[in-house]
Amino acid sequence: MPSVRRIAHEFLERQGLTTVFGNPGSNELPFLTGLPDGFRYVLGLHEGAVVGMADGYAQATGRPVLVNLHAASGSGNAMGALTNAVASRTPLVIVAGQQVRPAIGPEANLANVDAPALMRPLVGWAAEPACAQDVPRALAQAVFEARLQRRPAYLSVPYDDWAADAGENAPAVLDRRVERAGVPAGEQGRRLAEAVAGARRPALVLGGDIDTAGHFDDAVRLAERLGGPVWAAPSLFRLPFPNRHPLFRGVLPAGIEPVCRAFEGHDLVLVLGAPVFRYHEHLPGRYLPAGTRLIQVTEDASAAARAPVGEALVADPGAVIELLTEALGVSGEPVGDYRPVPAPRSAEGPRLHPEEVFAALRDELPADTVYVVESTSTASAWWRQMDLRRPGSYYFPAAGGLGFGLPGAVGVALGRPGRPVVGVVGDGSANYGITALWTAARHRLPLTVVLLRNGTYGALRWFGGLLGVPDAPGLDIPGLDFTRIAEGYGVPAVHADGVDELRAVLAAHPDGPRLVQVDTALTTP
Ligand SMILES: Cc1ncc(Cn2c(C)c(CCOP(=O)(O)OP(=O)(O)O)sc2=O)c(N)n1
Ligand SMILES: [Ca+2]
Repeated sequence: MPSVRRIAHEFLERQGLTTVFGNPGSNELPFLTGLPDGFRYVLGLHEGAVVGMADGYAQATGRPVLVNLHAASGSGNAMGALTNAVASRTPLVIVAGQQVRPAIGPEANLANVDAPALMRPLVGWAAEPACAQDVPRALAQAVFEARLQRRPAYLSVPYDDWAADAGENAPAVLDRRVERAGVPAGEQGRRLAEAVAGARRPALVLGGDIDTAGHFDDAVRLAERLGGPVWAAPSLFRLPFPNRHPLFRGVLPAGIEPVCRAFEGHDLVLVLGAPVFRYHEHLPGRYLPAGTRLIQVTEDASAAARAPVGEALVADPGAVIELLTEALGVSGEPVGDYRPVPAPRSAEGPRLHPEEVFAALRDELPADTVYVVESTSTASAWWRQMDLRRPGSYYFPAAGGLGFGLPGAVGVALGRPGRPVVGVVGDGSANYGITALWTAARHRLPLTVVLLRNGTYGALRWFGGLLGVPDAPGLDIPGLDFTRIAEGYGVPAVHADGVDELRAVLAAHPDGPRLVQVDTALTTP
């Protein structure tokens, strides 16, 4: 009979999970041996970088991705990066090594005590099979759970299971297919179309799921038929709509009261592919203005269940966009021109204003560039200067957990080799995933990293003011030189003094990874 390992490898191959992001320990080696041709192992030097890269790759390819981590210490290191993957609903399949079965109870070294419980708050499904013969089925369940829930799944496997005989039923798992249909049928669809068609002043709120699921252009068609304003949902991790489109009103502020204010005068707010809402700073108030009806459409049943206000339909937002676009017919009104970009603000003294940096990116890089951004005090500068008109153009850590930026950019560059990829990272954030630079060098990825050095945790300075605690300690990070750090990981780097030098560096096409550091002035988010 075939071994558990052989069935597991074959199942993963049939499901297309042949790129493995990992950092191995002894527990993992019996799974990793004998990987069939066609499998690719991408080594990260820290589990935070491993999960960040896998998250970027999975979002870029739109497929579940296999992650292999080392027992408790490796799984624990991955938790921070997992908060982002959970929030961006990324289907990661995490297989972690466990001590051999007889050694788990006595808690021998490298025993991952109660492994599923360690991860449960952060994954949609976690398990450790009760016997070796259940490993192939449990692995299949992990893949299907991740795909259906669009949430990481976690499987802990004792390392003596892999060589065990899989048993006569194990091959049955190889042919399994599990899918979800999400089109609202009959009455549900009719009721929704009626509500939207009957609205006097409808508004659209689009979540990152619209871009991850490939509905960016469909959303533009629907919006132009509705003719009302379009916002991106708060705490945005993917751009779902062209940010200079005449109907686009920007990213909703992440506070209850300002969101309510934005909806003033709209009798219907249709939220597609987002939770209601991922608020951040605590700005209390009414959730909705009087007379405003909110209808949320999401595949995420728990997001629908936990929303504090409005109606929700658990369905495929893409199918709903199609249904509504059909029902609304062709719009009469021309929507006007894309909004022009303003001249970038400049800063006092030698430092660049972030708007000057972003204007340089916009002007010097190809229009189809993909940006992976983790710079937390420059969001308003970013949206004021950028002109992103294509799907898959913008990634941001979905739960605000730092450490996604650099690894995510590496993962996206691996997953979308056809488009230029640029990481835009703050001098604080860069430290949480810095080891990904080594992987970028290893794979000679044509990745540009723009490092904004303002010598402080800028966003926290702003929050300190907002919370009335401007004197909190631990907010300054002077003296970091990422050109030397990058060189140490094998990535050529340069410090650009001034915007002309920055533009000249950006204008040169990269044939491998490069980092360009600029000193920037502190701005507010
Ligand atoms: C893993 C992790 N640790 C700490 C934080 C807290 N944090 C921190 C430390 C920020 C400062 C980031 O500094 P930066 O240099 O990357 O960007 P800005 O200077 O533009 O804010 S923003 C923020 O929420 C976090 N979000 N995630
Ligand atoms: Ca900073």
